[in-house]
Amino acid sequence: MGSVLVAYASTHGQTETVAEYIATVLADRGHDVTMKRITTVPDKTVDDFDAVLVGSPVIDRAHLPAVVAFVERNREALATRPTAFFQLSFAAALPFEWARDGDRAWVSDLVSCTGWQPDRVGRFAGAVTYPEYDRVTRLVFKLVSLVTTGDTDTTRAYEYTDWNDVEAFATGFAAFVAQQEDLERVSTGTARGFARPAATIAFLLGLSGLAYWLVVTRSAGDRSDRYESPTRALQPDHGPADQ
Ligand SMILES: Cc1cc2nc3c(=O)[nH]c(=O)nc-3n(C[C@H](O)[C@H](O)[C@H](O)COP(=O)(O)O)c2cc1C
Repeated sequence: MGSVLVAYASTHGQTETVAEYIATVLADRGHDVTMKRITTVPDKTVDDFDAVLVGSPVIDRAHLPAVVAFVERNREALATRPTAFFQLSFAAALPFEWARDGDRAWVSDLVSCTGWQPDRVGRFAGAVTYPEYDRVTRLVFKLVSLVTTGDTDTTRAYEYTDWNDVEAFATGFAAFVAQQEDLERVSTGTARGFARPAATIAFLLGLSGLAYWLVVTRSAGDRSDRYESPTRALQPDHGPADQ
């Protein structure tokens, strides 16, 4: 199975928890998983992995700048291996079409601004962790929750993540990575399988060419040595004929 990098950013821990869950599912399916905060991933690291997952929360209607910068920096390497993106948002927890449209649009924005098209996308509901928020954020979420979820108790956190969704996303990507590896193994194996007979045929053709050259050109040379041309034979072998 392949090596998989899970690179994520998280402001209050829920994206990290989801990244950990995804990493566990991938590892359970035999992949060699490395989890890293996206800000700690050194340049060129993506080249060392067979597949990459990137995760970000939506904060103030956008993904975290470190995630966008990582994708832009590694666009080429990401384009040449199986990749997936997952995002967490409050919008994904809401049962409204406008919220779903907004949630989809954030992914589209990332794709259009970075040019990276992940093979798989997961959009998950995040969490509202009131006790960890500053006063303004707490108030904003309380007001928004008042007209949406109704979850306004600011002394506690609310988790909206559907773990079945996360599991389905992770198992889907695990299978996709395994499938891509099988395809690559078959194509390189096929190339190797063809290489030996092709080399043998080339060698035999080369030998045939050599044999042809030896037999045909040598015997033509022998003939010209051994037999005189008929016209030469008719000519008198002394003096010019018409003198
Ligand atoms: C300051 C702040 C701004 C947020 N802005 C948005 C937003 O614009 N849209 C949205 O759907 N969710 C928004 N959220 C909700 C987060 O996406 C959600 O809480 C997510 O679970 C955070 O993930 P994290 O714990 O990994 O940081 C915001 C949360 C915070 C704290």
